[in-house]
Amino acid sequence: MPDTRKRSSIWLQFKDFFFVLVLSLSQFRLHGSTGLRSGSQANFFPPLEDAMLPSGSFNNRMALITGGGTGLGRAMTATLSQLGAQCIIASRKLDVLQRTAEEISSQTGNKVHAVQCDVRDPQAVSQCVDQIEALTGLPDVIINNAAGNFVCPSERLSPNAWKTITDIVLNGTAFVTLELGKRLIQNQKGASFLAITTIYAESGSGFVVPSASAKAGVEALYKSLAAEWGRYGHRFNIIQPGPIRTKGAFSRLDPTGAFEKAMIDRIPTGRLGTPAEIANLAAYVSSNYASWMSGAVIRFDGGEYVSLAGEFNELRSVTPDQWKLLEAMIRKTKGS
Ligand SMILES: CC/C=C\C/C=C\CC/C=C/C=C/C(=O)SCCNC(=O)CCNC(=O)[C@H](O)C(C)(C)COP(=O)(O)OP(=O)(O)OC[C@H]1O[C@@H](n2cnc3c(N)ncnc32)[C@H](O)[C@@H]1OP(=O)(O)O
Ligand SMILES: NC(=O)C1=CN([C@@H]2O[C@H](COP(=O)(O)OP(=O)(O)OC[C@H]3O[C@@H](n4cnc5c(N)ncnc54)[C@H](OP(=O)(O)O)[C@@H]3O)[C@@H](O)[C@H]2O)C=CC1
Repeated sequence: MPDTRKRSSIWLQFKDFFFVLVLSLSQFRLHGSTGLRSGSQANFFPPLEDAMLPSGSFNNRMALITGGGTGLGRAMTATLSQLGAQCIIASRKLDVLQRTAEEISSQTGNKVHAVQCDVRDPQAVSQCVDQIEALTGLPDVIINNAAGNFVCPSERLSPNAWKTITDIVLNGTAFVTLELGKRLIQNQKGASFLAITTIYAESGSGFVVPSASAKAGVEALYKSLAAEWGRYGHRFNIIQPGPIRTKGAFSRLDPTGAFEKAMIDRIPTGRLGTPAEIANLAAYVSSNYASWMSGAVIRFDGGEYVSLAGEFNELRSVTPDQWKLLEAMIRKTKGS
């Protein structure tokens, strides 16, 4: 390679490295290395971490949580297990599942089973349900939580990238739901189905287009089945979380941490959600206390969605003195 081209290629690599370094350092300075960053208004909205429902609420109940080995699925499993459920967690990485299952079982005293399953593969899903039937019988609670996602400009997406995300999120949820739904119907047993989507399933969002499309499909699936399968004793509900720090989500959606501050600044409650908070909500929706709830779409985002939606919400940054001036200007228009 000629010297000038070599030099410019080294400079380009250095520029990329420098970009990431500056983003990471600014993140470290703003948020500390691990801290949950909050605006001061977050003081009004402290998260509660303990289980909300009475203990024993899930005694003698079986719960399947897909993606239950990590992040939000793990938190939901811990809460259901603490409340008395026998849980089954299913995903691709058996070692991760087994570690989580042992940790939760040893804390709650209730058995957590780990079953390997790639939800993209309908045959694997069917075998997984065979295994579940043998271990615990058909579940009373099904939480479709497994997902795949990454930020990417749509013009950079390959067909396989599109297929991978939509297969995990939409087809995976459909395969699990249909396989269990059919077997439960055959056995005349009702169940609570819950899908975890997100707030942009409703609005759409650039840079996560396969995920947005698939999550919207999941919502259509669950609303449709809520109408069709009530007669078999099934309830279908949806939780749309806003941002909650997990390694899986944040490493793929904000790998440098550069966007977190802006995101928190636009959340009216001034902070991220916590895994324990969504676990309490999922437990309530899946419990018999919510037996009249079906077809519901519950937004759980600290107010982020409405904050993003209103065109005048940025006026929050106008100071009282500036308001005096603005008001005077507006009042002057009277009669014009
Ligand atoms: C400040 C903002 C921060 C946070 C915001 C928070 C909240 C807002 C709302 C959030 C919603 C969150 C929704 C979520 O779903 S988060 C869940 C995230 N968790 C996971 O994704 C876990 C599982 N993920 C994975 O296993 C992988 O990431 C993957 C890619 C989904 C699947 O792995 P698999 O091994 O099956 O696939 P690959 O063979 O690696 O890839 C398949 C295909 O995709 C292409 N690909 C992969 N990564 C990228 C990328 N980053 N950009 C572009 N393309 C990518 C890959 O190249 C393959 O395509 P081909 O090359 O074969 O064409
Ligand atoms: N954290 C957040 O801010 C938000 C999260 N959500 C949603 O919450 C849910 C949980 O996300 P979160 O906990 O943050 O992220 P994680 O990455 O921790 O969870 C995703 C889980 O899905 C599993 N999974 C991925 N692909 C497959 C597959 N093909 N078959 C079976 N399981 C699979 C993973 O396990 P494995 O790798 O072993 O397969 C993993 O346990 C997702 O539905 C996500 O869309 C929505 C809004 C915000």
